[in-house]
Amino acid sequence: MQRSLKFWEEQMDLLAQQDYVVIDQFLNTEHLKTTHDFFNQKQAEDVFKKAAIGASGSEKIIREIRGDYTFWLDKQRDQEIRPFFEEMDEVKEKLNQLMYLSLSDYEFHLAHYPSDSFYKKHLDQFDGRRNRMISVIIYLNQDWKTGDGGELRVYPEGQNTFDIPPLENRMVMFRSDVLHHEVLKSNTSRKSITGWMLYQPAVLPYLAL
Ligand SMILES: O=C(O)CCC(=O)C(=O)O
Ligand SMILES: [Fe+2]
Repeated sequence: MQRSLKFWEEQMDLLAQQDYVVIDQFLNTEHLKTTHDFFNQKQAEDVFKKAAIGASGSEKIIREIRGDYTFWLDKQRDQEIRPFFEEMDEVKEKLNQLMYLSLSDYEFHLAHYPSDSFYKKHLDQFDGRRNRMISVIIYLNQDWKTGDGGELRVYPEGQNTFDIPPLENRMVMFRSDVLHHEVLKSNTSRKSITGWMLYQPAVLPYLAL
């Protein structure tokens, strides 16, 4: 969806001021449907894997921290959701243009939180993963209602903590390095596409040896 420069300027201003921004009705109807179909197809194929945490962590420890299952996307392979990647190209471009970031890539996965699962308070940037600059989530929960749980709880610096309901087609974007957040226990099956806009240090690989 081509959005106006004014629209993006407003969103990026909010992101700069609050460290997060919420954009509802993010995908158009056709692309939303394609994304749902793709998610359902991948679930049917049973390709989701238990999500990990950093480099280490036993199964039990991971379960106490996060209970989601993920499927990593591949822009070349997953042609069915090409429009989704085109949207992300636009977001990356606007972040570079309006927030003066030097993002060179992104990575996304489908995420499924089965009933009773959650993701404890954390930061998306951590040792070993310092190139995650902006976290992006698009929720795919049709008919989400109060009581379903699975809200995204955010802890903005110097402001009150608050909860963002994971409504269908809502996009949330936040600074991966500073915004602590958690996924409250979901009382139902919770779906999203989650990813990160990446900064590749401008260092040639051979210089980093
Ligand atoms: O799905 C969400 O609302 C947040 C997910 C999250 O924090 C993560 O995958 O790092
Ligand atoms: Fe996170």
